Amino acid sequence: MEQYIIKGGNPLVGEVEIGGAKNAALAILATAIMTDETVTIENLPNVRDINVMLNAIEGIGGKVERIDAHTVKINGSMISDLSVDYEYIKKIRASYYLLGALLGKYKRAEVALPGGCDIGSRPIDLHLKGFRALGANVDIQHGLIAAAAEELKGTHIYLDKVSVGATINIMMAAAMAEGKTTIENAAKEPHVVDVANCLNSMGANIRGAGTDVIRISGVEKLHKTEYSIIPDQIEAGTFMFAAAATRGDVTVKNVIPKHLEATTAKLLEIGCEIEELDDAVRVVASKPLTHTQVTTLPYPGFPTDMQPQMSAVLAISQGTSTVTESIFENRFKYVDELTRMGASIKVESNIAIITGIEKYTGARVSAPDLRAGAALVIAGLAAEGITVVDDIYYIERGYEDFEKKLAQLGAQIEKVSTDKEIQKFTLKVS
Ligand SMILES: CC(=O)N[C@H]1[C@@H](OP(=O)(O)OP(=O)(O)OC[C@H]2O[C@@H](n3ccc(=O)[nH]c3=O)[C@H](O)[C@@H]2O)O[C@H](CO)[C@@H](O)[C@@H]1O
Ligand SMILES: C=C(OP(=O)(O)O)C(=O)O
Repeated sequence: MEQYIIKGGNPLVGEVEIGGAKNAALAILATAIMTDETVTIENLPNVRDINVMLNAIEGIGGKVERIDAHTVKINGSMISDLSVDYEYIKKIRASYYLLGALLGKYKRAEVALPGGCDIGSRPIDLHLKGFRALGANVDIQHGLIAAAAEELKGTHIYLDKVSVGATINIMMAAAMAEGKTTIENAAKEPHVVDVANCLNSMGANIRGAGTDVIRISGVEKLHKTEYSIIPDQIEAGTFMFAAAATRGDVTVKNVIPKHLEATTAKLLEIGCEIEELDDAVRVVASKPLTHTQVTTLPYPGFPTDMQPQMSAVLAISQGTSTVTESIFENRFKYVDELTRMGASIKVESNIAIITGIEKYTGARVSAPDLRAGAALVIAGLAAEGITVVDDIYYIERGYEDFEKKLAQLGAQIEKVSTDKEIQKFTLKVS
């Protein structure tokens, strides 16, 4: 099992390149199989979830040609199997996009119920409600979701809750339905817009993505495209919070600053200076940081995927902060781990009440999920002494070369897998 070992205390300084958005890329890989022509996808992050998705596409007969670490060509003309096994997708959430893609193209799909981070109960009733409204019969049996339709017919769908996954999934199926579909109370996340843009470049007719009403006119066929994924706002925000926690000066490059506005606003509130450039954001944390209140909300609100990283910074900011998690019911599992590093955090229902301490002290901790793992690394970077973060495979689901990018900014961090390597690192940094 691999771990990160970190000697904290170095301010992060310099520039870091942000990769493509994992959560946009996962959906866009699924859209690529909706045509029989070859789709080229660029700026793909080279992370575990993406590789799981590519294997699942190969598993059903799609052709995947890896051009380089960040580019693939996908051809879905030879798809022979409309059933996606649990084996491929148990580790990822976005496997559910194969349901929308296959149902749209072939009017039939069977996909195992999705995995992903254990951050709450995560039902998919809204996805299924959408498919049913489009005319599909949907059944869950033996852990498989089976959806089939004679034909899909455009309709009016109101989502009872704002859901990124349901919005994208329904949009994909409706793109190849007969007639017009309207999705109301749609999610407005940048990756919803990215998937709509990709589908439109394949010949779909989708309007309004990025607002809460999406209108889709179904088309019979989609065609080839070359599409480049948008930058990952969550990876970018993670480095911005790491800069803040270590009192550093970091420029995150290759970002869309508008997508980072909620993060930027909170960093300004706690006392960081922010400089926005065309495709970069610089975070300078030269003054003592102070408390604030934050509530996670659908975009353009503060992202739930950034909540643990923000808490890691607030735990070493002066005063009492509150962090309210309004999207998932179990996204505070990192709190016990931060407590082991000295944090003073009390969780009451969906609110974390954080009393700022002066400093973390290094400890051995375990990543309970992807973003919580990133938060523990941030804490380790700011801590006095050595921190070992176990279970980093969660972190590798969504961060490419995390330790290398941090080391380039001056962090003392290594990926290790044996006690001997831990001892060697400890000797080197002491
Ligand atoms: C692979 C991917 O892109 N994952 C992201 C996606 O997850 P995911 O698509 O699972 O999250 P949703 O936006 O769907 O979930 C939002 C809320 O709606 C609820 N809900 C959702 C679907 C449904 O059918 N019924 C229902 O009740 C969920 O339990 C949650 O409370 O968006 C989340 C919210 O931005 C992010 O944290 C995840 O990183
Ligand atoms: C929670 C996340 O991913 P998933 O929905 O795939 O579990 C995430 O990206 O933070």
